[in-house]
Amino acid sequence: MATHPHLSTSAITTTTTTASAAAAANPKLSLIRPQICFRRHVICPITPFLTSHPIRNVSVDVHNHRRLLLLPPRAFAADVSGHLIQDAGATVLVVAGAYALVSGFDNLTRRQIIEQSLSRKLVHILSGLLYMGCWPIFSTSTDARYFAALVPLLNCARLLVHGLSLVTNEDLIKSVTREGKAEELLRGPLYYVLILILSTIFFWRESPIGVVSLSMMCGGDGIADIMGRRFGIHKIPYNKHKSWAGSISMFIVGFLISTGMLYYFSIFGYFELNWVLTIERVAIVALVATLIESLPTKGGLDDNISVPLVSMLTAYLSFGFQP
Ligand SMILES: Nc1ccn([C@@H]2O[C@H](COP(=O)(O)OP(=O)(O)OP(=O)(O)O)[C@@H](O)[C@H]2O)c(=O)n1
Ligand SMILES: C/C(=C\CO)CCC[C@H](C)CCC[C@H](C)CCCC(C)C
Repeated sequence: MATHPHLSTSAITTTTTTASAAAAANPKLSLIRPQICFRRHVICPITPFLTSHPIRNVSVDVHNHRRLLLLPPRAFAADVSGHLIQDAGATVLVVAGAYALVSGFDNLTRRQIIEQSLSRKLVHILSGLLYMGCWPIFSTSTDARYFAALVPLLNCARLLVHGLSLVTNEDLIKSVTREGKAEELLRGPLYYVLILILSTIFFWRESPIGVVSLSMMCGGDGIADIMGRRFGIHKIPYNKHKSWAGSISMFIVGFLISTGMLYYFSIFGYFELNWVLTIERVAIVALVATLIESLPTKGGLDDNISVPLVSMLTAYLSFGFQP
C-alpha cells in the first residue's frame, strides 16, 4: 500500500478499517481484501484527483466481493453470466449506434442537406462523445472495457477494409473523408478509432485523464474546424492555416465538454472530484491541447494523434503531481 505516493495515511487507515470489518464479518474475505485495495490504488492513475474520500469505491468493492463470496456457486455463475449478457448487449447496441450515426450523416450529405466537410466534423465530434456517453451501460465487470473497446476495434477493421479498397463503400467514404478518397480512411479516421481503443483499455471510465483527452480530441478539435472555417478571418501569426476563432473555440468548447463529461461520469460514481482543482487542471489541458492543435504540422503528426496524446500527458502531469 505504501508503494503508492498519493495514498494518504487516512486512506490507508480507512481501507484497513473497512477491510478488517469486512474480514471480521467473513474470514474468507481476509484472503482477498489486500489485493482489491492495493490494485485499485497502484494501477489507477486517478488517485490524486480524488477528494478526501478516496476509499469510497473500495468500500463498494468490499460489499460487492462479500456478496459474491457469499453466493453459492450457481448464483455466482449467474452473476458472471449476467455481466457477460449485459456487456454483449451493450456492445451490440453501441455498434448499431455507430453504424446508424455514419449512415445518418451519409444520408444528409447525399441529400445535400449538409456539406461533406461538416458531416465529417460532426461525425468526428459526435461518435467519440456518444461512445463515451454509452460507457455506463456496460457492466461493473473488469472485462467490460474490453467489450466496449470492441466497438472502435470493429470500426478500425471497417476502415482498414474500405481504406485498402478490399471492399467499396461510398457511404462511409462520403461521411468521414475530406476529399472522397478511400485511402483517406487510413489517416484521420483510423488514428481516431485507434485512440478510442487505447483510451478505453488504459483509462476506461475510471480515469479523468482518458475522459478529458477524448473530449479534447472529439469536441475541442472538431469545433476548431467548424468555427475556424466559418469565422476564421484573423489568422494565427505562426500558422496562416489556422485562425483565432478556431483556436479560441477549441479552448472554450473543449474545456466545457471535458468538464461536462467529468461531471457526467462523477454522477455515476466512477470518481469523485475536487471541482476547484479539476477546473484549473482541465483549463491547463485545454490550453496545451489548443496550442498543439494550432501549430503548423504540414505532413507532420495528425491532430487526431497529437491532441489526445499531449492531452493525456498534460492531464497525467497536472493531476498526477499536485496533491
Ligand atoms: N485552430 C484552427 C483549426 C482549424 N481551423 C480551420 O479548419 C480547417 C481545417 O483544420 P484542420 O482540422 O486542422 O485541417 P486538416 O488537418 O486538414 O483536417 P483534419 O485535422 O480534420 O484531418 C483549417 O483549414 C482552418 O480553416 C482554424 O481556422 N483554426
Ligand atoms: C471522421 C472521423 C475522424 C476524422 O477526424 C471519425 C470517424 C468515426 C468512425 C468511422 C466511427 C467511430 C464509431 C465509434 C467508435 C462509436 C460511436 C458509437 C455511438 C453510439 C454513435
